[in-house]
Amino acid sequence: MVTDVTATAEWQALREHAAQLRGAHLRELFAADPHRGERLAGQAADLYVDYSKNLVTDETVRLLAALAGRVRLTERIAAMFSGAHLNATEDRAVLHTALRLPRDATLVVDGQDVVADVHAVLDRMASFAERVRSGQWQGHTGARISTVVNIGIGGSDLGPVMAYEALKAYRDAGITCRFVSNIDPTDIHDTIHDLDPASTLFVVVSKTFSTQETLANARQARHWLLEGLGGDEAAVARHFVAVSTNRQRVQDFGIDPENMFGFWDWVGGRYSLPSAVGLSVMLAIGADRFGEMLAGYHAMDEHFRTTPVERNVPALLGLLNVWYTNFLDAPTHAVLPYSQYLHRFPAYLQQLTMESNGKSVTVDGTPVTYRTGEIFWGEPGTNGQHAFYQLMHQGTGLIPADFVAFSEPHHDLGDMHDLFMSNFFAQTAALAFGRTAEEVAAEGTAAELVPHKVMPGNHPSTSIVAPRLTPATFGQLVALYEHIVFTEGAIWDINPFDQWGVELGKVMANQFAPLLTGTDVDLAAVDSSTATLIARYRRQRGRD
Ligand SMILES: O=P(O)(O)OC[C@H]1O[C@H](O)[C@H](O)[C@@H](O)[C@@H]1O
Repeated sequence: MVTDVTATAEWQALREHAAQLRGAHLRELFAADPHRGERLAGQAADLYVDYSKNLVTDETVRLLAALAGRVRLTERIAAMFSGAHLNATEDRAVLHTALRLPRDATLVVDGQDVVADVHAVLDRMASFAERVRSGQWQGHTGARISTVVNIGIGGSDLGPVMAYEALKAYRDAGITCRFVSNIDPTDIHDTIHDLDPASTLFVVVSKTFSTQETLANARQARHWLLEGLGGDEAAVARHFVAVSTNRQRVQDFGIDPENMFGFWDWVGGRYSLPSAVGLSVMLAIGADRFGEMLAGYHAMDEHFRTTPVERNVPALLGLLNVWYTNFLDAPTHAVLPYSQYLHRFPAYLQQLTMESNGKSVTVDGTPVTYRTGEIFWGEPGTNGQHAFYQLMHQGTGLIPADFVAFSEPHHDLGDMHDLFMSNFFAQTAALAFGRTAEEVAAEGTAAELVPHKVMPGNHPSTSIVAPRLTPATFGQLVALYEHIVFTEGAIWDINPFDQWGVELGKVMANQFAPLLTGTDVDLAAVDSSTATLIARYRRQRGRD
């Protein structure tokens, strides 16, 4: 293993190559190579990925692939799929890919038949979902369940809500899902106040079952349910199920372990959507569609596991992200789904990418000497075009962007989808090629306005296009990004599977809570800024 990737000849070669490429413009790169747009593209399962509008040449790709070879990316991929304990700081395997293995696959890890375990839970989920969807599972008063409220946060919320929204067109049993995550009491209040407890099912999702937000929301939900149904504790069993790795804590909370769906410590929270964490999605779309989603994930997993780096789409996109982060100093990365159904995808990706790769020490604890992680952000097109694209087109920063779209609409209303897609094609072309001063002037633009209307171009983007947003292509898309994140983490030699950085804030919130509510509190031990803020808060709450 190399200790510092920046000390390798491969890294050095990329640095020199970046210096050579700095003056190049996408306009020239395309003009010099009529087949660039066909050649710098790849197919992974049903996703067509055009990376030709990136600031790269064939040489860049070759050098990036060499860097991947140097850090033994292929071997690392194999290690992940085989169940090696890549999450070293928690001594855990990293096996979210096992969640979507077909029933007839074999994988034994640490003496345990992982495939059998996964499918046993999937079968229980399917049978439960079928009972709820058919109305066989009844609430305490005998009413049919019509609303599912998913209570979770982080990976126990962002995946399910994003997938539910993405696959809304596949809802087929009249079940509506709502999602509560924030400990801000307005969230649970506004989410449930107009619901009928008799027909509401709560799915409490927490890997650890110790997350403050989720337990506080679940307690409120329980209180609301019992109040609404006359106080009979027996109602809880008909209206609460849990998804967790921690059976004991679920039981301690008062949920019958019979109503618990498990998963395993080798599934990271932000990778957990295809586990029982996706139960609310399965309740909405059914087990068959959920299975198609898992098959989609698996198709991308197989592509990632078996394709040489030069044609391996997630690996290439991960390497491109490293190229922009470390060699071209791009500060952020936009993700722009041209699909209203994917409106929560950027939020989901923020956890996936930033919680995974926001690390500043290598796997063995050595401080890194290079930038890691990327700041991911975005909004669906075309909305973003009328908001922040200005900065992408004419601002001073370099912002690589992923454009995601689907050829077939779910609702083909007049010419709207063609108009929508023409925006998708127009934006990547405008970003890449822009408009020169000569072109602007030739349109009769007043001389003093010309500099304002020049579009510099040379703004890179990747186009990711699937035939249609289905459970299968959706699964492929999510897995694509999981593996992009893995590739980046491998190059940076960091552990994308722990998240120690979120712990301190949690500990301190618990320490501060009594200072907000107690009497005669002593703020002397607290820093002067926080002490002043807390004192003001206490006064405004009438506590002092
Ligand atoms: O599923 P839970 O155990 O409740 O955790 C929910 C979330 O909170 C934690 O603080 C982590 O940062 C996330 O990775 C996790 O997804």
